[in-house]
Amino acid sequence: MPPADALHAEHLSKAFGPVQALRDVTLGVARGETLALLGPSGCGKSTALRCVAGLERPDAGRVRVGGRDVTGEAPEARHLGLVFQDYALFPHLSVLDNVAYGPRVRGLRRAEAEARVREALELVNLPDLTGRRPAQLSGGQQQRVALARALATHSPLLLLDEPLSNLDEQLRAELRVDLRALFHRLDAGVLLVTHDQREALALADRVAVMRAGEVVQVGAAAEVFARPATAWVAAFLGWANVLPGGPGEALLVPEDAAQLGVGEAWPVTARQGTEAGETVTVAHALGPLTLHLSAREAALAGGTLTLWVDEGRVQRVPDDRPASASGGSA
Ligand SMILES: Nc1ncnc2c1ncn2[C@@H]1O[C@H](COP(=O)(O)OP(=O)(O)OP(=O)(O)O)[C@@H](O)[C@H]1O
Repeated sequence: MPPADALHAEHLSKAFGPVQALRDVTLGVARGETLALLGPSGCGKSTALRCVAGLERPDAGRVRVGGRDVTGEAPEARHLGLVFQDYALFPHLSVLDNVAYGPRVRGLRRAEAEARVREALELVNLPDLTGRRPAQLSGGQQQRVALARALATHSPLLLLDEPLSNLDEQLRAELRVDLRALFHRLDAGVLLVTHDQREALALADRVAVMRAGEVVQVGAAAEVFARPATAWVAAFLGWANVLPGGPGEALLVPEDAAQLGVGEAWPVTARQGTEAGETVTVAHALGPLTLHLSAREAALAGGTLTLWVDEGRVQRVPDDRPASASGGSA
C-alpha cells in the first residue's frame, strides 16, 4: 500500500438507527493518487465520504488529512476540496468569485486569491469565463468550475461525490478523459465516489469496492477488475460468467479465455442481437457460458458453437452472493 499521506481514515463506523451504514472502514489515499469508492446504491459510499469531509460524525474511527488528525474538526476547518453531484455553486457570484471563495475564506489577499483562481481555471481548461454567473454556463462548464473551486483550496485531499452523474453520456466520456489527465497533474490525493464501474476504471489508480457498509476488496483498479476476490464482486463489476463451482464456490471465466473455432461443439441455448454482433449462451461443461460475439464470430454459431476454454485462466473464488443469484450454490 502506498504511503497514505493525503488521507488516512481508520476503522470508521456509522449507524443511522438500525442501519449500519459503515462497518470498520479503513481507507488510505496517497498524494498524487486517485482512489475510487465503488459500490451499489446504499452501500455506504457517500456516508464514508461525508465522514471524511466532517459532514457526518462517525460513531467510531479517526480521520487524518495530510497527516493531521481532523476527527473532531468542523467541515470548514478541514480545508478540503469538495465537489458534489449538484456542484453547489453560488448562483449570485461570478465564476471568479466562486473559485476565489475558498482562498478568500482562508484569508488570502485578493491578488493572491486571483492568482490561484487563474491557475485552477487553467487546470480545468476554462480560463476565459471568469465574469459569467453559473446560470450562464453549460452543465459541463459548471462541473469544471466546481472542480476549479475545489482545486483553488490547495487542499492535500479532494473529495468528489458522483461528479459526472448529472451530465449526458457524451459529456461524461469527454470529462472522464480530462479528469484523468487532471488528476495525474495534481499533487493532491483524490477520493472519488461512484456507482459506475467504467468511471472507476477510467479515473482511479486504486479502487475500494464496498458492500453493505464494508470494504470487500481494495487494490489497483485493473487488478481488482481482472481478479475479483469473490463472486459478488465479480458480478457487481460486470463479469458475464460467474458460474456455480463446488459448494460455496464460484468459477470466474474471463471471456477472452474462450477461443472460438477449436475444441468441442457446445449447444447454443440462447442468442440475442446487439449493436456489435450477438450475445450467445452456450451449455458448456463448466456451466452456461455467455459470450459477446462480433457479427463475424456470431456467423460461426448455429445450433452449436465450437470453442475451447483455457481452464488455466478460470478463477475459483468464494461464492458470497445471495442464494437466489448463485443458483442455490452459496
Ligand atoms: N441521514 C441518514 N439518515 C438515515 N439513514 C441514512 C442517512 N444517510 C444514509 N443513510 C442510510 O445509510 C445507508 C448508506 O447510505 P449512503 O448514502 O452512504 O449509500 P451510497 O452507497 O452513497 O448510496 P447511493 O449510491 O445511492 O448514493 C443507506 O441504507 C442509507 O439509507
